[in-house]
Amino acid sequence: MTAILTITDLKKTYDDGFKALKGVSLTIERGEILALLGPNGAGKTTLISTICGMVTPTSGTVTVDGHDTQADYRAARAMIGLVPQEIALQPFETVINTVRFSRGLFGKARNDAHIESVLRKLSLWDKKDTQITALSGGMKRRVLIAKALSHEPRILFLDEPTAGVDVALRKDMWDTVADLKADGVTIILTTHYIEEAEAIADRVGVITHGELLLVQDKETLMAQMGKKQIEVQLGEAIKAIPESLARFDVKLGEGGDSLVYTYDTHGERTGITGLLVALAEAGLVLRDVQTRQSSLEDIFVDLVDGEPA
Ligand SMILES: Nc1ncnc2c1ncn2[C@@H]1O[C@H](COP(=O)(O)OP(=O)(O)OP(=O)(O)O)[C@@H](O)[C@H]1O
Repeated sequence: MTAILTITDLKKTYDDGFKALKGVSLTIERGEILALLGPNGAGKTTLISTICGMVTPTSGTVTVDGHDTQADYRAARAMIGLVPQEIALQPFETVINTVRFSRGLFGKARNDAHIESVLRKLSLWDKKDTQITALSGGMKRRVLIAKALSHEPRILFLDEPTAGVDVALRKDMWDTVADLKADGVTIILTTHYIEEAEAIADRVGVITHGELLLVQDKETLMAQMGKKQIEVQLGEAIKAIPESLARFDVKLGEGGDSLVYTYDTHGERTGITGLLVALAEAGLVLRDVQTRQSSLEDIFVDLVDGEPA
């Protein structure tokens, strides 16, 4: 794979002195799906807007397929489709005219075959003559995607594509994204839904306070998620963990009446059986046993909480 987007030490300080991006560097490969996760105000929209040329960076560079977004703005922008967070469409315009008009804005010649193929792919073809105002919220979001694809971009930015969308439509949207990827479109999406990143991303980036904390292959993150904990409630509180349990990664819970054992679900052996035997041999009485999975959400919250403001 080769890089389609290269971001180098991108910084943005707004006029009021707020540092929204503090030096972001990132390379995105052709045809991949990258999910950017981050809390409100982390800088996701600023990053996307800077790449798309709507916000001027304070310093740093962005190149799209070799075109610098500042020196060679038009060529760079033509490669990009942007699906914004807010639904802003002309209510009384028809679907097909909305999408056609968008293509025209990029100075591209009319191409009805392309518009038809985009509308069909997004299951909007039978709604092509419907006015925007008569569409459901989910359909309007599809029109936003169709608009963004109207000028045949190679990179598509989706800024919170499924915010406020119901579960069925969200899955539908994920299928649409998978289809676009199959067509060779590179996709960068921001999301607050961690399960969305899990479902569709190849890589996950975590951004907070204007800094990219990590960018990692999703499978690797999933492996980190594989950590589980088992919590054993004891019949009676103990003061210290018995010597015979020293070989297990167990910690005594607050109050001394529980033990927490962390294990790796991807490991060949979890060690649970051995632990339970050792507990019985140590004469400990178990009142209850619970398991907990540390999710990508836990990892994300830990990462974000650990950051100084
Ligand atoms: N024009 C502006 N002037 C000053 N500060 C701004 C401006 N635009 C955004 N900000 C600030 O920059 C920070 C990053 O905002 P941004 O919209 O990029 O975050 P985000 O990660 O997209 O958040 P959300 O998840 O809420 O959409 C916020 O603290 C915001 O208040």
